[in-house]
Amino acid sequence: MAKEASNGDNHVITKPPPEPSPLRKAKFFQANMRILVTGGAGFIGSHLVDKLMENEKNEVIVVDNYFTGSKDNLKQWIGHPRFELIRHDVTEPLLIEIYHLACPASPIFYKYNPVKTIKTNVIGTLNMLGLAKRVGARILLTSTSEVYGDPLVHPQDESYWGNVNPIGVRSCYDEGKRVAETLMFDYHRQHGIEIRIARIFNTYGPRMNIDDGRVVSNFIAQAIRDEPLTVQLPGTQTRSFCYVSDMVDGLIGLMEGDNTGPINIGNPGEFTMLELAETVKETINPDVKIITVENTPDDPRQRKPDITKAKELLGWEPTVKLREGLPLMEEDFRKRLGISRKN
Ligand SMILES: NC(=O)c1ccc[n+]([C@@H]2O[C@H](COP(=O)([O-])OP(=O)(O)OC[C@H]3O[C@@H](n4cnc5c(N)ncnc54)[C@H](O)[C@@H]3O)[C@@H](O)[C@H]2O)c1
Ligand SMILES: O=C(O)[C@H]1O[C@H](OP(=O)(O)OP(=O)(O)OC[C@H]2O[C@@H](n3ccc(=O)[nH]c3=O)[C@H](O)[C@@H]2O)[C@H](O)[C@@H](O)[C@@H]1O
Repeated sequence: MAKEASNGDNHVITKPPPEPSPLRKAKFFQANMRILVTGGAGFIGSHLVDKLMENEKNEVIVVDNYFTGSKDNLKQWIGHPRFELIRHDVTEPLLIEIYHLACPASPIFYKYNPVKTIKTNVIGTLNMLGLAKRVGARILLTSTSEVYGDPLVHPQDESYWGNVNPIGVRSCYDEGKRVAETLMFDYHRQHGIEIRIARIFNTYGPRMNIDDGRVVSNFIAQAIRDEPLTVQLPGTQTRSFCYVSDMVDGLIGLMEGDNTGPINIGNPGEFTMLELAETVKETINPDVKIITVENTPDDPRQRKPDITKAKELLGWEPTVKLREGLPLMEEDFRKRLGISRKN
């Protein structure tokens, strides 16, 4: 049962959870053969590519430096979802770095198909580590502050082993990421794979799915649409929000440096969900209501990164404050929703 935070009126939130993107069922997401064709922009190579592309199970990656070949030979495939083109001279080693981000991140979506989520974390990471081993690539895993579960240590530093429910509704994600970290270190110790592990704390910014279900995107979309901001009970739980440009700088710094991690990447500015709602109300729509709604099981009660390691080892720290980041996200959401600011 949802209730009005300010005056105690009762509200029931009946809106169903959002559906995942229908594109996920598209054919090219099934187990296809990935085929690398070097010289694929040349005479024979481009005809080979045409033939390979006729088979819908094939995904083709062309590597070419266009010395005698041409992009024109491949123009019918550029932009095709089963086709990729890499400009590269094969006399140079094809050094590859893998940023392994693939995994639903919003609790609504990772709980939508928990078996798929844990498969994505475990089998997905295993497959990407297999690829890294075969091609000698460095691989970075985007792990999460959720490996600390409902933390008993505050703020969380990387030496904390966490307080995670192994059989709860969030376990597909947080235990999945913990296994992913284990796999990363096992491949590192056993096969010498160069690994990097970032433990990301709540990150927000433009391009988040509008109906993603995470708190910042929810509150901003609600404020723009004049809908009440849904603070999940008790509202005193805390999170620390990092703007996406800071996050990307941290991830690249980690990939390019010498430290395996795990390293916390996040903004230590900590807010209760009620404080976040008040801040969104103040910056985006002072007329909007704030209501409380039921929470979901195992919601962590507090979360704040200790970023000493990131500062010392990467020379990184966040620069964008919440009050600066929210309007940047608001602008993007208004554009996509087609709702301009009232004067
Ligand atoms: N944003 C955050 O606050 C946050 C915090 C901690 C960790 N992370 C991690 O960072 C990464 C990116 O998060 P995000 O916020 O951009 O989430 P997102 O959901 O916007 O992006 C995840 C992407 O992975 C793709 N994906 C999911 N399952 C896949 C699969 N089986 N195969 C291939 N692609 C798949 C999705 O389609 C999507 O494009 C995730 O690994 C997430 O766990 C994010
Ligand atoms: O940063 C992290 O490490 C993890 O954080 C998030 O998980 P969570 O913090 O639960 O994210 P939200 O769904 O945004 O919830 C944050 C808080 O806001 C509250 N909330 C959420 C949505 C809402 O409408 N209202 C609301 O009050 C939730 O109860 C929770 O306490 C991400 O979604 C995970 O992918 C990520 O790994």
